[in-house]
Amino acid sequence: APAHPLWPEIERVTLEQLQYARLGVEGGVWQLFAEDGEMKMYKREEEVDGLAVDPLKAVHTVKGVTGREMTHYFFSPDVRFEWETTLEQMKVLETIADDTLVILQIHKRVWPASQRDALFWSHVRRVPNDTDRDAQDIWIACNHSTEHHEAPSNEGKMVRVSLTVCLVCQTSIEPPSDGGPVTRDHLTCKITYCSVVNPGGWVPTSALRAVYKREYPKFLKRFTQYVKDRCDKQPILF
Ligand SMILES: O=S(=O)(CCO)c1ccc(-c2ccc(C3CCCC3)c([C@@H]3C[C@@H]3c3ccccn3)c2)cc1
Repeated sequence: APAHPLWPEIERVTLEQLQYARLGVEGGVWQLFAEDGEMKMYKREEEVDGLAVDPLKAVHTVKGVTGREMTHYFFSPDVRFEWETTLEQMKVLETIADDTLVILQIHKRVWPASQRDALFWSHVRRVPNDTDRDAQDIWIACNHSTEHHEAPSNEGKMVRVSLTVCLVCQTSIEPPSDGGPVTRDHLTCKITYCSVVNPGGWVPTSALRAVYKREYPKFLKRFTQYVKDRCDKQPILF
């Protein structure tokens, strides 16, 4: 493994997030708050120091793409402005490896909150599926807040959110019965998106929960449609 000071944390958090995502929405602790076709969004209402930090878990099934393609476009900074509508600025502060970056994002002001930024490492990896032989490998992308010497400390200016986010994708292939080639019509990608965002500074709880309710479904719907459009008519990346 690459010798970078962040690497042990990246390894630990990525694998923890994988397990957390694979727990699904069992246990009755998750409250369904949005549904759109195959997409189901759940939340838990939690407060930290009086701030709403509601963990979110979304499950979705997308036809015609692979988990590698889905996590690739989620990870890639080059295309982020094409699907992330709440982004104002983004800077890759460090390229730790071709699958691991440190990113500073400035988000648009979301009334009534003041403007925020987010500083996090971003990692994408294939997790070999050691259980089910004929299943495809799992892909995970994970974003987790970090410190970085190159990020402004924002004295008195921008509020910094802290976040842990993961996108876990499992592809399945229903091969054509006539033994023909596998095309995108035979692909199904099961997605679990998890996020915990601490706003980092006071936002009225009811207003913040309204923002969550509006922004998260819009974000996941727009992102997954973006990937479908990008992959359409392109060679399949398994
Ligand atoms: O999955 S990602 O890594 C994709 C890369 O961008 C990611 C997702 C979400 C955020 C995020 C950052 C700030 C805020 C709030 C907190 C107080 C005021 C702004 C929110 C609120 C929840 C709402 C929200 C949800 C989805 C998209 C944008 N807005 C979300 C950041 C990164």
